[in-house]
Amino acid sequence: MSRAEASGAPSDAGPVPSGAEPTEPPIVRAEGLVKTHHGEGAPVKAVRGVDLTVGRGEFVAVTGPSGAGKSTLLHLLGGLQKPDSGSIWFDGTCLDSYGESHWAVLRRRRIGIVFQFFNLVSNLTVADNVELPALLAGRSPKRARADRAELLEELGLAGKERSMPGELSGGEQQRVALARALVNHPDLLLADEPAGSLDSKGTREVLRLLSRFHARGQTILLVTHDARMASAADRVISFFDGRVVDDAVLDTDDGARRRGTGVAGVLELKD
Ligand SMILES: Nc1ncnc2c1ncn2[C@@H]1O[C@H](COP(=O)(O)OP(=O)(O)OP(=O)(O)O)[C@@H](O)[C@H]1O
Repeated sequence: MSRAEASGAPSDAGPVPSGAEPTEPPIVRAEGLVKTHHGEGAPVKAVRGVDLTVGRGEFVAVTGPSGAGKSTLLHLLGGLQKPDSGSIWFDGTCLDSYGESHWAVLRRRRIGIVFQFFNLVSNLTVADNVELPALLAGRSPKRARADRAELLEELGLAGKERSMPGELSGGEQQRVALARALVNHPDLLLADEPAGSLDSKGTREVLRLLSRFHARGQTILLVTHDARMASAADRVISFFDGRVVDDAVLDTDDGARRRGTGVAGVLELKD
């Protein structure tokens, strides 16, 4: 069964012409995304026409000043908010017609998300927080337990299975959140300021873990205003006033290669 079939969604990929190499679609493609928030005051145009492609295995950081619209963009890509206009494709499947329940199934099976404030279920143990998404995705209890045990061991949390989230440090809670996000081996990990409420030791730890999972092929989209975190990625998208203003692939030798998808020139970003 293909991944598209596994997600319960029809694939848009047409037949492969004979003689042509089948090419894998990007994990995410977005075109013309627009989102305005209607809160208490005047409407806020948070995302103002964004085109974006994230390839399989990429580690992309979206960076920019506070209020630039980074989190809104991540929420749109994870289906947590609906764009006013524009389209999103996930692994070649257009999600325009997806409602909340369809998005929930897609997230459960193929998209892991970590947030700044962990969002663990406070009255469940560490073990249950990590096993729950595996069970909801249809894993057997035995397999969910085994996957949970392996991840917690890997994330340095062996022995904490019976702890409640409130008994853990911020860094430990974020590692549990990472385990929960990764337990179903998602095609895409979305991380929204995952070190935003951690001290420098916790920040280093999260950075190290993201880099380790990326080295094994995990596709990651990280939202951060922290330049040090962004530099762990292999591509940095600068976001300003709801738009992509720069998109650079980081080279280890000579700094950055521009992809040419943003406006010319690099903006000095203030935070
Ligand atoms: N639910 C909402 N209702 C009203 N306005 C919102 C909402 N969410 C975000 N905004 C506004 O939209 C703009 C973009 O917010 P967003 O959180 O996406 O930016 P950001 O770049 O992630 O900022 P930060 O780094 O401070 O989190 C801001 O002006 C914010 O106040």
